[in-house]
Amino acid sequence: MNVLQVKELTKKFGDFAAVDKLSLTVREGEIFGLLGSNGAGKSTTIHMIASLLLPTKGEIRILEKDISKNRSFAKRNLGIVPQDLAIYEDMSAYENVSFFAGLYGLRGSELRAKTEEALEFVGLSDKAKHYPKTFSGGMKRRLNIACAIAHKPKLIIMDEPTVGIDPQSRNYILASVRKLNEMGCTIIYTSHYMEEVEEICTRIAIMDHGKVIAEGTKEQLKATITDVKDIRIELRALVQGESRAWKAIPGVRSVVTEENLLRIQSDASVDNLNRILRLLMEEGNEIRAVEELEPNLETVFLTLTGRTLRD
Ligand SMILES: Nc1ncnc2c1ncn2[C@@H]1O[C@H](COP(=O)(O)OP(=O)(O)OP(=O)(O)O)[C@@H](O)[C@H]1O
Repeated sequence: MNVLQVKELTKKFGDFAAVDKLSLTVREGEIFGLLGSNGAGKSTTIHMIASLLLPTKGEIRILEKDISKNRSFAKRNLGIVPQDLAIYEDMSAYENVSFFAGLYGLRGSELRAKTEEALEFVGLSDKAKHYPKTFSGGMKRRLNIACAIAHKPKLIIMDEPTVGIDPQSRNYILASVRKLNEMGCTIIYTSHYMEEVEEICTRIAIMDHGKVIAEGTKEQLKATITDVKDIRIELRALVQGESRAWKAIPGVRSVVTEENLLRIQSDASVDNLNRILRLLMEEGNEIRAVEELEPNLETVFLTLTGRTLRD
């Protein structure tokens, strides 16, 4: 069964299309990754799925039902973990979860039981009476998750849930995503950290400028770039050379610089490493290390867009 279907979805702010004829299908049981750089349109897409923003055009179906005609059905079956924390500092952890679960329609003993279950799930049972202002960033993120899952939605959308938290909390959150999935939830996970998406997602859509530019399992996505090699060169310090000089080297498709690192995308069939290194030295660079990288999702993104995910 399709848990989510998005058809030709568009959102315009004035003349600017933040989401541009985007189509997606997420099937039951998937951990679906939505990967894209800042500003790609991930949050705008999620806000439309959550009925917080009205699409300019297009259709969204949750569990096969059009959300514009079945609002309460969509709300019951959807849990959103927003990028910006949606918790109240002046309510205890328990009161926060109970408040949000109440908004989804839970009442009485069911509300109490599911609030406790959600706090237990994110490992905050012993902090139920504590106020979020005493929590670390990671604990707040976990509370944010508890608020979104207490009503046991079929589809959970997490919008960059690991931004700005310590590695331990990050691992806890990733483990929770897997556990929720094992418990039968379908998950959409947005991120601009490709390592996370590679680690947990069963299928991935790469977004850029409001569109899906590639979609598939990580193996399928990587298989699309067998004709490209991705070279990483570490310099002592980058001496900015003449950009036209790169264009004269056969096979070079794009060059991205990040502080003292260069990432060069080149046709795999062209033997040009010597020319690349010679050019760098002629420009006065001191080369520290050269490495040909195994293709990963970052390579796929770089090949398709000529930019890194952090640009
Ligand atoms: N209310 C708005 N009015 C005008 N432009 C907007 C509005 N909301 C978003 N945008 C623009 O739409 C584009 C997509 O933004 P969006 O927040 O969806 O990206 P994102 O992929 O979620 O990025 P991030 O990872 O930074 O959240 C951006 O260029 C943003 O500036």
